[in-house]
Amino acid sequence: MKFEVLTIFPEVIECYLKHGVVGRALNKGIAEVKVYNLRDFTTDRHRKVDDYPYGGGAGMVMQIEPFYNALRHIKSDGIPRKVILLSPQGRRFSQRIAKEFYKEEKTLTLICGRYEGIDERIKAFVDEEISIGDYVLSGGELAALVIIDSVVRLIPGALGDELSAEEDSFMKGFLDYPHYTRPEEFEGMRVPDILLSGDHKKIALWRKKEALRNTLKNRPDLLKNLSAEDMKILKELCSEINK
Ligand SMILES: COc1ccccc1CNc1ccc(C(N)=O)cn1
Repeated sequence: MKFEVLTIFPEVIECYLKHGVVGRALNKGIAEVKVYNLRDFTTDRHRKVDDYPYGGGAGMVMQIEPFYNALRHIKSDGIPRKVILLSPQGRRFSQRIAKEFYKEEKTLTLICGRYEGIDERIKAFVDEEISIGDYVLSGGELAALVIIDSVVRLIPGALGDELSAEEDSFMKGFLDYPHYTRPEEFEGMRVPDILLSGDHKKIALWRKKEALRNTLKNRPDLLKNLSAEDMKILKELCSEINK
């Protein structure tokens, strides 16, 4: 899986790519990220990337030319890619979209805006506009890293233990179950006995029930098209809660 990032702060992207799952995946060569500094695609002495907005108003707008020059340079290899603009106006990103991007296997070219945004004419060169949530950030870089991280985790071999990709609860559409590790007791709080029992069937059932409990509490909107088995567990849960 290949990613390309267009940004005026390449170091913001590069420092994140040195660590953890993404860092290892890049070292293993199962993913590749190329970061382009927009200022390298300017033509003036001051390497300007923004200018005053037509129509007045506060703030600055990023100019189209550096983006256009960078995209023309990148696209000259003729490889198919999906050009994504990160912005608060975009389609809402989710695990489902991460899987969609992974399966499409196209290079993802991520455009990071700063200031008040980018000249609207950038849309002529963008395939998709994506938002990671309903909030305004100082730049698209964090959103680009969210997309890179969530998609890289889906590549076989990216996570040490293959199972944990599948096991990721969002992969199943629910919130996660509680996790515990040593010590067995901390400040009077004990690890649930079931997890010390070694009975893997019971543990799996407990985890599914706790995932449903968390989902019911915080994201009931995710509780749709449940399997008969999950529905049975949920009913059990509801009768417990309503005791
Ligand atoms: C005013 O900022 C912009 C305006 C337009 C484009 C890009 C930016 C850069 N900022 C971003 C980017 C993405 C998200 C998100 N929710 O995905 C939030 N902020």
